[in-house]
Amino acid sequence: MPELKLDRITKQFKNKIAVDNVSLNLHEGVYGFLGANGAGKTTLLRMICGVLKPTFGEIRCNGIEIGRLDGDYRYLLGYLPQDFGYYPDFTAKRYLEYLAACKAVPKDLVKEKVQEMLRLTDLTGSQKNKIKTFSGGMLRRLGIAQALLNDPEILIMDEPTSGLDPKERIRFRNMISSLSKGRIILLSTHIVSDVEFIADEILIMKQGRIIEHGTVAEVTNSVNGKVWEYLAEPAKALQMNEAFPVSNLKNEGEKVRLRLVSDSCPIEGASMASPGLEDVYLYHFEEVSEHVDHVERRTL
Ligand SMILES: Nc1ncnc2c1ncn2[C@@H]1O[C@H](COP(=O)(O)OP(=O)(O)OP(=O)(O)O)[C@@H](O)[C@H]1O
Repeated sequence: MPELKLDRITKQFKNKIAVDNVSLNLHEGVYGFLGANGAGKTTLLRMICGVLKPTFGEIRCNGIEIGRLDGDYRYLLGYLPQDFGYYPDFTAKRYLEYLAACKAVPKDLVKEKVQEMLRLTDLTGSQKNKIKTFSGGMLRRLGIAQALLNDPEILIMDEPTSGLDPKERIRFRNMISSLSKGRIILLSTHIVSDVEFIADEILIMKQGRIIEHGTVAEVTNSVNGKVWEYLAEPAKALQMNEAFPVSNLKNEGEKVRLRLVSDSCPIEGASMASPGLEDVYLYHFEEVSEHVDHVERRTL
C-alpha cells in the first residue's frame, strides 16, 4: 500500500509563493482537493508527480524521497495534467497503445489493457477516430484513460471533470469510487459536488496553504452556526444577495428563500441551517468581508 509524505513543501516562482509550507500524509483513499483558481493546486500536484521540484521541502513515497525513486516512482503513478499532451493525428487506440509502451505495460497485456480503458471511459466506439476530431469531454475521458493505463497505485488528476457533461461527471465519480481500493487518489477541482460524495478526505487550499483538512463531516463542521436561511421579499433578497455569499436562491410563491454564509445572524428572522461542503467553499472563497462591512450588514 503506497504512502506519500509531504514535508514542508514550498514552491516559489520569483516573487510569488505558489505553495507555502504544505505538510501532508496521504495513504489509501480518495482525496478531494478544493481551491479557487490560483490557489496553488496545480503547482502542488506537479510537485507530487515529480514534474516540478519544490523550492523547499521533501516528498517521500514509502519513506524514500521521490527524486531518488525516479523510474520506480513513475511506474506507481498515473497523472492527468490540466492540459495533457497528445498527438492529434493518432487514433485513440493507437495513442493508448503508444502510452502503454511508454509506461512499460507488459507487451502481452497492452491490447487487453487498452480495450479495458476504452470501455471504462466509454470510448470504445470512437477508438478508431483521430483524436483531433474529439470533443472536449471525449478528450478529458481519453486523458483519464491514459492516467489509468498502468494500474497506478497513486493517481493524481488535475481538474479531471472539466469539460464533462453531467452524465459523464456521474460516470467519472462512480469510476473513481470503484478504483479507490489500495490506491491514493488525489483529485483537484473547484466543483464541490465532484468530490463531496466520493472523497474520504477533503483538502482545501487557499493562497498556497492547506486551510482545511479532514473528512467531509469534519470540514463541514467548521462552518457550523454560519449557514443561514431566510425567506425574503424579492427586493430584500436582491439586496442580501449583494451583501452576503449566497449558495442558493429559490422562489417560494411570492418570496425568495436564500441560503447564505455569515459569521453572525445576517438578519432578524433568519434561521440557522445545517452546513454542507458547498457552504464551506463559499465561506472560504467568497468571504463576507469582501462583500459588505459590519455597519452595512446591521442596517439590512
Ligand atoms: N511557472 C510559473 N511561474 C510563475 N508563477 C506561476 C507559475 N505557475 C504558477 N504560478 C502562479 O502560482 C499561483 C498558483 O498557481 P496554480 O496553477 O498552482 O493554481 P491552481 O490552484 O492550480 O489554479 P488553477 O485552477 O487556475 O490552475 C498562481 O498565482 C500562478 O499565477
